[in-house]
Amino acid sequence: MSTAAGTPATIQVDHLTRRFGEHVAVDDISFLVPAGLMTGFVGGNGAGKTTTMRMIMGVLGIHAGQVSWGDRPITTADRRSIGYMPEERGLYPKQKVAQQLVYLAQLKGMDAGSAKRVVEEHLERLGLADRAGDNLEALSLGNQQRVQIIAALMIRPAALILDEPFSGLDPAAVDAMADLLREHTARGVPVLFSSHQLDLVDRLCDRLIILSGGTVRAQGTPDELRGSAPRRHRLGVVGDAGWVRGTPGLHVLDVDGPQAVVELSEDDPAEQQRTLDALLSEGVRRGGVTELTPIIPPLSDIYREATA
Ligand SMILES: Nc1ncnc2c1ncn2[C@@H]1O[C@H](COP(=O)(O)OP(=O)(O)OP(=O)(O)O)[C@@H](O)[C@H]1O
Repeated sequence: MSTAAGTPATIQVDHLTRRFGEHVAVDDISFLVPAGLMTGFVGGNGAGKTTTMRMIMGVLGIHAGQVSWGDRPITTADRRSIGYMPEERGLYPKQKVAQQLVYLAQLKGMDAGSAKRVVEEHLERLGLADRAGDNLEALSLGNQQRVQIIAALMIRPAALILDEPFSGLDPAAVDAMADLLREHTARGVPVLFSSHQLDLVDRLCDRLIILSGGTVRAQGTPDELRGSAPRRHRLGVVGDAGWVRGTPGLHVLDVDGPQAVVELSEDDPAEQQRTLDALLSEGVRRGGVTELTPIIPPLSDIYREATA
């Protein structure tokens, strides 16, 4: 049986391509946005994130490749069931906050009573209950952003595609938003959100897609991406650590008195372990080892290396 419209399902992007004139903005990219997981979409300015999201949503034509919903090509009905926060936003500045949200919810098929209830609930959750009667333009930019988020989330979406949803939000709003998103993933909804805030992506997402120049440079869970990064260790010894420079199987990145930062140059885990054992015994032989700790790279390092 094929996946029903309006039921959360994995979104699959296969060999998607988009050109603008001669410029290939998105170049044969493939990835999954799995049901029930938060997927972070990162990449520098012009990497192709917005263009990809627009193609998923069908607001921009696809030049090659396809988007699937579960086990079949995505349809207009599927797209209608997705909560989408576009880069260009799109609410009305001169209309009252609650009024336009209720109107939008009704456009998406909710009856007036339910629309009013979900809007009130979401305004409360995002700390905007007292702004319900204000025109959107009277709110600060961060609060306008919260309203845009509500517009995407309030319709009990079957998926969420969010272009920079966290930009401009204060830490309390980020937390409220993250909690809301987790409630959606808990009922199986796939979430794809783009962001330039790597610390936030690291904290929130289950999976990550790194885009550069219109191509996918890396994808996986943050731990998988860290696992494929070079394995570095901090070494502390008694005396000067300069002797590590001659150790086979190691790149020495830094030596500062009794401290050194080293990178294992072999790929084979058994070889790596042998190198670490040799390093340890040589350190002990020379007077003692005070530290040999793996360095867990921050996501910003993984990102830099993937997009270099
Ligand atoms: N309508 C358009 N006409 C021409 N070129 C476009 C159009 N939309 C996007 N592009 C180009 O496609 C490339 C990808 O842009 P896109 O907006 O998808 O990047 P992005 O990753 O979302 O960047 P940012 O982080 O700055 O929002 C860029 O080189 C951009 O100039």
